[in-house]
Amino acid sequence: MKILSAQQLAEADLSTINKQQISSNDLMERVATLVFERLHQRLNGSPVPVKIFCGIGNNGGDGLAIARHMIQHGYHVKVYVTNCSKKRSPDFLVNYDRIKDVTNEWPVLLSCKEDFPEITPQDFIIDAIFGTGINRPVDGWMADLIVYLNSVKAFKVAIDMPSGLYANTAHKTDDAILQADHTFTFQTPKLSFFLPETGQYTGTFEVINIGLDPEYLMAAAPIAQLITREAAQNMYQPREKFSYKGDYGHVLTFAGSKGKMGAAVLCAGAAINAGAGKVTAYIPEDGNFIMQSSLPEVMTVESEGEEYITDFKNPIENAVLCIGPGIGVKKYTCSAFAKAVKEQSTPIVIDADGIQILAKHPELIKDIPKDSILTPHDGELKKLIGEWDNSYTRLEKAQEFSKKNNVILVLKGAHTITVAGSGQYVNSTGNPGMATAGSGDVLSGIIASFLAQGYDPLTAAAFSVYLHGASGDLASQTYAHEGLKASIISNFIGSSILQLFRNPAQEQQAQPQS
Ligand SMILES: NC(=O)C1=CN([C@@H]2O[C@H](COP(=O)(O)OP(=O)(O)OC[C@H]3O[C@@H](n4cnc5c(N)ncnc54)[C@H](OP(=O)(O)O)[C@@H]3O)[C@@H](O)[C@H]2O)[C@@H](O)CC1
Ligand SMILES: [K+]
Repeated sequence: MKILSAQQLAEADLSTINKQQISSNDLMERVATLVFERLHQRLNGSPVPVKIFCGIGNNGGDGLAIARHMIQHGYHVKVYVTNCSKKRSPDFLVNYDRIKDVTNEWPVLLSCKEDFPEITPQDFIIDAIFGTGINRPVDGWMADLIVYLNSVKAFKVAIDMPSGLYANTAHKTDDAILQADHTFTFQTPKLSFFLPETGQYTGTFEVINIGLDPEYLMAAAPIAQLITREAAQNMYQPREKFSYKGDYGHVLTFAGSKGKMGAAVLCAGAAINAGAGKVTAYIPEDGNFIMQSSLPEVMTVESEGEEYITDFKNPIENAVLCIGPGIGVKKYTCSAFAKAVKEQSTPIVIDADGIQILAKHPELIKDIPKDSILTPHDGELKKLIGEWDNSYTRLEKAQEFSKKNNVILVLKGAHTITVAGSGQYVNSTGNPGMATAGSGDVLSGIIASFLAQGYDPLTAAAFSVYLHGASGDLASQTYAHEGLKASIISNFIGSSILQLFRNPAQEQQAQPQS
């Protein structure tokens, strides 16, 4: 699913009005009806006191139109308008006028702190103060209003965006932003919903298809893509009936050291679990027993070093190298790393200590095959691209690095973002339980596995990140976030592939019964 900028959404709005030959108010009415339907489904006519806070732009217009529908359906609605300027949008004014048709209670105008209404925890708040038209930090009494709304316990639903939040630009840390419990956002999610500084403000969110001009949407170059279940389904390559293990590639892991053989086991195990035809683990001599007794499916080749990998003699032609988990950064391991990377001519996966070595020896970067995939967490990323001020500069710097070095970066986080040149692919799966030791080793093994199975590098990266998160989500239904560990995530890879193609009824059956 495309993630568009605020500016693109405004253009899509205009294009829709022109092509569908409707007025902008017709579009607002469509939007308000769709939101109302969803609210009505959940509230089901409940006599909950609803307080709707409206700005004076089109977001406020949406709020007024939603208020009209709710009043018409018997809800107890009180409308407040933030009277901060005389510059009201035409569609705000139309809907400000139309509310007269359904109630004698004129909206209350708010102009200062003293005007703020009392709010009880039982109230249901709808935030329609600012949407995508916000263009500067909210200040003065309007900022106080947002802070006030954040301080009350009532449930808050944001219309299109939590007020005060920018769709795709950086904030200062003290900006006033509404903390919503749920957000109904229109047509596409906004990039800020997925970034660590701002992602929490939406609460849960759902995207409402408001029928914007499909031609515009099709042609628009997205600022990022959200990798949804549907996107992942399209990436999946089913297996041929008449195929054999040689058709599904060979992964060569270069991982592990004394005390960190677990990283190698997790990485190689995930490569097998994700479907690689064969996996060979290149390991320090002392790790052989651990690897062979942990993973009977995996072959091993020993380095000369007993505790660390100290040398590299390529044991397999045409394997996909997955290098770095648990190898340490000792001098002789760095030399073996340099040799291994240099000998590859097709894309490889570099993770963990492999990235640390690259950061320490940037001269090695030129030896990485084009379209290789690096999977840094933020600590490792900083060593590669330097510090950043905010998530947007982090992405810009990652794009520069990706373009300059012809590599794909998988920026691990709550919403892992795969960066390939100017392309940014935001993952939609995963949960905080996956912040656990070895989770990254599993991810690098999965990516190498799909590379070996013939997926192109960008698809292998984005698809693996999706499945890794989906495996964690499935596993957490049985183990809770706290009980998740890397080997469990790995064991759920197959289930996450099955779940990609389950229909909703089958999905319910697959849930653990309470
Ligand atoms: N996209 C779509 O397809 C559709 C979009 N729709 C809806 O339209 C919304 C976008 O509407 P919008 O453009 O009128 O902007 P909105 O968010 O209401 O705010 C603008 C007002 O706020 C003001 N203002 C800005 N910053 C401020 C600040 N810090 N502090 C104080 N004031 C500030 C600004 O004033 P100015 O900058 O001119 O002083 C202006 O008056 C969108 O989110 C969605 O809800 C649907 O109805 C139909 C389909
Ligand atoms: K809003």
